[in-house]
Amino acid sequence: MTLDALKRQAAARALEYVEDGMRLGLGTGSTAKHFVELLGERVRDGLKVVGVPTSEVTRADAERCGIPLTTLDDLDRLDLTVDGADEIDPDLNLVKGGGGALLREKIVAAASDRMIVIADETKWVARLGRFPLPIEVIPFGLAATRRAITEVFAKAGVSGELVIRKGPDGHAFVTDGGHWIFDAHLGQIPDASYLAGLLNPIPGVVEHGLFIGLAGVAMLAGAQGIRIVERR
Ligand SMILES: O=C[C@H](O)[C@H](O)[C@H](O)COP(=O)(O)O
Repeated sequence: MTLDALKRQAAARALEYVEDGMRLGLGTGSTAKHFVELLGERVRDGLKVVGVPTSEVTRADAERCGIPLTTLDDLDRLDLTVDGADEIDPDLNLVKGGGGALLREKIVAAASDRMIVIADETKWVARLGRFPLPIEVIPFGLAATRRAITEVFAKAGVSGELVIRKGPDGHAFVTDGGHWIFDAHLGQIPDASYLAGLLNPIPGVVEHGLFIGLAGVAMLAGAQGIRIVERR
């Protein structure tokens, strides 16, 4: 079975948790896109839900699929967010942002009563950090922000190259919020929670891709079927 087929299976399993009347956070990426498409089929069959997209790409996909959309300005809380991840560890801490949507994804996940992360098994890791950690930054004062990030890396016992992400045109990739992204090639992150806490207060850092304590359940699709992991 292809990775894409596994992603669709994980998305289909998450759909079983969706109930009529729910307010849903709609994730971003190739796995979350399957969820949006499958949800769209249910909506066309009469399911009543409303969604908050985590990116402009997902907004366009959801509109195309006929899913009614709203914003966090019009809703206090969401019942459930379903999103993909770049890495998932046994505590269900995540690395996200490979697609550049980490800021809106984290805002939406934090506003949700529950987050289900959907993925193929290749995203499961014993320890986060193999996937380069996305750090969304303000372009102003970039060198100062880079120095501050490097300092907290040393404090957290990690190191690695910080590379400004480029778009297909060769220029800096610009997020939906108008920011840039450093991809931090760390290899491994011994204490992701500690590193997240050190990155948060850096003035030029808008957000980072460490999602600590946000996911409650992971649905991991592999050759043997779907493994469901609940946060300990
Ligand atoms: O910014 C992108 C998101 O965090 C994605 O959820 C993440 O990169 C996983 O994407 P995919 O399902 O395409 O592997």
